[in-house]
Parts: sequence; C-alpha cells; structure tokens
Amino acid sequence: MLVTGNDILIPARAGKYAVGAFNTNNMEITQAIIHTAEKLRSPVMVQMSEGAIKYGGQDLADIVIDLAQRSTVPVALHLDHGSSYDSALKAIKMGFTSVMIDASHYPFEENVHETRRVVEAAHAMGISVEAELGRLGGIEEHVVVDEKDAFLTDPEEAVKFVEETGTDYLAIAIGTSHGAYKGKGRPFIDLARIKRISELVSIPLVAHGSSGVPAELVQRFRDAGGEIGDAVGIADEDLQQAAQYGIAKVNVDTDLRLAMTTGVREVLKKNPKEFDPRKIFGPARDLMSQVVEHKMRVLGSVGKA
Ligand SMILES: O=C(COP(=O)(O)O)N(O)CCCCO
Ligand code: NA
Ligand SMILES: [Zn+2]
Repeated sequence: MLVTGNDILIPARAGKYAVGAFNTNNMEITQAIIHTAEKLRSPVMVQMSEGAIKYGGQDLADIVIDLAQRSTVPVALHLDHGSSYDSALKAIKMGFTSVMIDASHYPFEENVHETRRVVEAAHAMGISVEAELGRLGGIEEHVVVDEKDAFLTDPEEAVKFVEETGTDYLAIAIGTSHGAYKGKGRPFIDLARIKRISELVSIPLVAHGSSGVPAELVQRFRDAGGEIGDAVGIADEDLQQAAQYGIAKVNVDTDLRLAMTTGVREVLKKNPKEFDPRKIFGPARDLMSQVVEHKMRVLGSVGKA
C-alpha cells in the first residue's frame, strides 16, 4: 500500500530499526526495491531525486505509485533533496507521499523559513516532510576537528530547528557523504553525535550517504570493465548502531548504481553477441535485489511490515 513517510518512519524509530530509502531511476530498479520489500515483509521508501524526475518524469513516478498501491507492504514515494518550495509542491502534485526540502546550505534562519513553508503546505495535503540541518559530507581527513564540527549537526540547534519548522523527520550531518568515496579504511560516522541528538529530538532521524560500497561489488565492477578508485562506504555495524540511536531512514543510491552497472557490464562482457534487453537488464535487476535484501537485513526492517 502507498503510505506517507511518517506511516513508515515513526514505527521505525519507536522500534529501533531503520528503513531503507532507495533511489530509483527506472522500472527495474523500482521492481528490485519493492519486490524485495514484499519478499522480506519490509516497509520501504522509494525515492526520486530531482534528476530522476527530470529523467523519468510522471512516467517513472507512476510506475512507483502503481507498484506501491498494489504492494502488500507499506511503500512511500519520497522526493530526495528537494531544492525549493516549488520543487516540493510539484512532487506532491505528481503523487509523492513524502518530500525533502533540503535548505541546509542556507544560514539557519533561512533554512527554517524555507522548511516551514514546505511543512505548512505539505501538512495541509497530508504529506510528510524531511528537512536537513548541517552540511553533508565531503569532509576530508585534512579538515581540523573544529572545522569538521562546523559541518556536523549541532544537537542543541537541532532541537530549535525541529521546534521552529515542524518537520516530520530530520536529516543530520554525521560525517557521511554521497557517492562511492566516503573516506579511507572505515569511513567516519559520528555515532556519539547521533545518540546525543536522539536524546534531545524525538522525531525520526535520517542518514544520507549511507551506501556500504561493498568491496566484493567494487571488485566485480572492476572485473567487468568498470573503472573506480579506492571506493569505500559505511560499515554495516555502524548503520546497525545508528538505528539503535534514532536513525530511522537510511538513504542508499550508490550501491544500487554499482549493482545495476555491474550486472549490465558482466552480461555485455561475457556475451558480446547479446542484444536482448531482458537478458541485459534481468541479471542487473537480480543483483540489485541482492543489494536491497542485504541492506534490509542490516537495518532490521525485515518482517516489520
Ligand atoms: O544520501 C543519498 C545516497 O547516498 P549514497 O551515495 O551513499 O548512496 N542520497 O540522497 C541519494 C542521492 C545522492 C547521490 O548518490
Ligand atoms: Na531524502
Ligand atoms: Zn542524500
């Protein structure tokens, strides 16, 4: 069934598990996400960035909405990194049941103002909202500690932000970053900060930049002809700990991108004569389903639907 983000995330925070929010850009990715959620009896959030909306438009949104409506588990369609009030309202008109307004790059007051506008409009239409406080990722090792703190979400400021905006869930900057290169060795994620924020803020918390970038997938990508540097992601154990500390939504895009591309590359490399789209995209869909399954097991959402 198609539900709002609150319907999925409030129980997740209360139950100390997290729910995967997986980015989609086509039918196969959407099927891998929702069919795996049904197989595992897991709630799930399917998200589209503004780039995905540009790429697939209402056609793609309708694929998600139709699968969600027919699904036997709760599914929300979420706008990822909405950049403006207009973008959020457009997504709601397209049938999205959850929208992010990401005004985290503005000064605090402007972030509050922009977020509150979206919250008022979305709530008037029964849609739930994600906002962001703090600067996500891209924190390099060379950044000295206090500068590093300048990026990460301040717990006391988070309390004020949630009170002043009425946002339903909050994306916090905890050291993670988007993409395949999240640091060296075991990338930094500030579990102590998550715990502190969760003690002060009772709404569901969101972790962006949480792909695991598993080494075996990276190697398969390379072996199939892909080129990628020393890619590394967030450790499964760290995400499990974060879910104990109030993280209820975990964003995953890079792992699905790597899985789809690896699946396609392997077929094309192995069978240069192949040109049946079902034989090219089918294995990619299967590999993405494996990635989604692993993540749901790590986050603890299996059987929660
Ligand atoms: O937080 C994330 C996903 O992070 P990750 O790149 O770790 O999958 N997203 O919001 C998805 C869009 C960013 C481009 O990947
Ligand atoms: Na988001
Ligand atoms: Zn993100």
